[in-house]
Amino acid sequence: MADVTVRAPAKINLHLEVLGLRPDGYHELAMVMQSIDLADSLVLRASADAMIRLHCDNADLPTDGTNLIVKAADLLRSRVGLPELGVEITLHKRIPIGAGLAGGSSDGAAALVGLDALWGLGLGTERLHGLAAKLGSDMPFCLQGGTQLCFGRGERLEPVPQQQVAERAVLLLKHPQASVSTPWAYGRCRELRGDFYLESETDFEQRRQALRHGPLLAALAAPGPLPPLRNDLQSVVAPEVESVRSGLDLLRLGPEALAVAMSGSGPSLYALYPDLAAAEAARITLAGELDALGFASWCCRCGGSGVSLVTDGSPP
Ligand SMILES: C[C@](O)(CO)[C@H](O)COP(=O)(O)OP(=O)(O)OC[C@H]1O[C@@H](n2ccc(N)nc2=O)[C@H](O)[C@@H]1O
Ligand SMILES: Nc1ncnc2c1ncn2[C@@H]1O[C@H](COP(=O)(O)OP(=O)(O)OP(=O)(O)O)[C@@H](O)[C@H]1O
Repeated sequence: MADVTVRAPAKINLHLEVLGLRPDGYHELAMVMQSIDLADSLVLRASADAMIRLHCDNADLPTDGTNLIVKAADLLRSRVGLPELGVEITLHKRIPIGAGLAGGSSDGAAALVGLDALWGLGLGTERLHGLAAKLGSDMPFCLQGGTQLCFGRGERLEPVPQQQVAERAVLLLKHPQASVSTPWAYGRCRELRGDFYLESETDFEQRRQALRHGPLLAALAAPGPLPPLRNDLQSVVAPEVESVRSGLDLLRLGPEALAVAMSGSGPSLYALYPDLAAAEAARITLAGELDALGFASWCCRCGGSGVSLVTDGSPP
């Protein structure tokens, strides 16, 4: 079997609304998520020794059973009842770790898709969706990608057709020393909200309808500015993480952006621009301040897809 190469794109959250607390301890969410073309890549090679081996070019990332790639491979192998299946995976890491960009989730989704192909399991995306949801709330989105409304824990997806999403690009910032625990961010949100949570499914559905038919999706369909973006975790994280505050201020005061927000539970921040050239021009304008504040930065297109097999022989 020839090697299988898979791309694992990152995501940003265009809307992140915490609706309430679920009986399972997770939060009921209403989100809009968008793939971007900053991506990790995985090269998978079948092995005959029933081992799952992972190598990564970023030494900061564990390659043991805590890695979502290894977790995905283990879960898939046990689900199909073939413990003798083995694989050697090489991960080329480009997405900053623990940044709010679902890099780990996307790698896990890429492992599911790549192993389904490598091991010839023929499960397909629907069956893989259920496995992804077990591995993490963001992982189902990472499988599908594009622009999606995400409800439930984040695993209930409603695609926004690509023709209803105008071209845009992002200038993405992350401070190398900053990190945010996602469980902490949700727990802190709960503390600050007190009992101001919606409780009934009727209330949840009313908020979902408001997002489906609200100003954000209407604005996404056409070029131009967006309404102020909502991320309920941003108001929790910003007071506690200086680089989130300084990054948001810098992006707001810099060249006019279509919108500025934190992604996911942070600490990455982004500004949306009409296209890649505008994002790159903004990065050049802000280069002095970005260096002075120690930010790493990326310019990426808002992409149209999630995890994808690389079949054109392009380098991983
Ligand atoms: C912040 C986001 O990235 C926004 O896209 C996601 O909500 C988090 O997605 P994720 O990292 O895949 O989250 P998981 O790995 O499933 O959960 C990590 C932790 O985040 C909290 N969590 C996550 C999702 C959710 N709907 N409610 C939660 O309270 C829980 O404490 C959970 O133990
Ligand atoms: N392949 C992987 N790549 C990156 N992180 C991984 C991976 N496997 C496991 N992890 C662990 O998962 C944690 C969260 O990873 P991930 O990159 O998905 O979070 P994130 O970027 O904060 O995204 P989000 O907040 O949207 O979940 C990391 O801090 C890391 O410890």
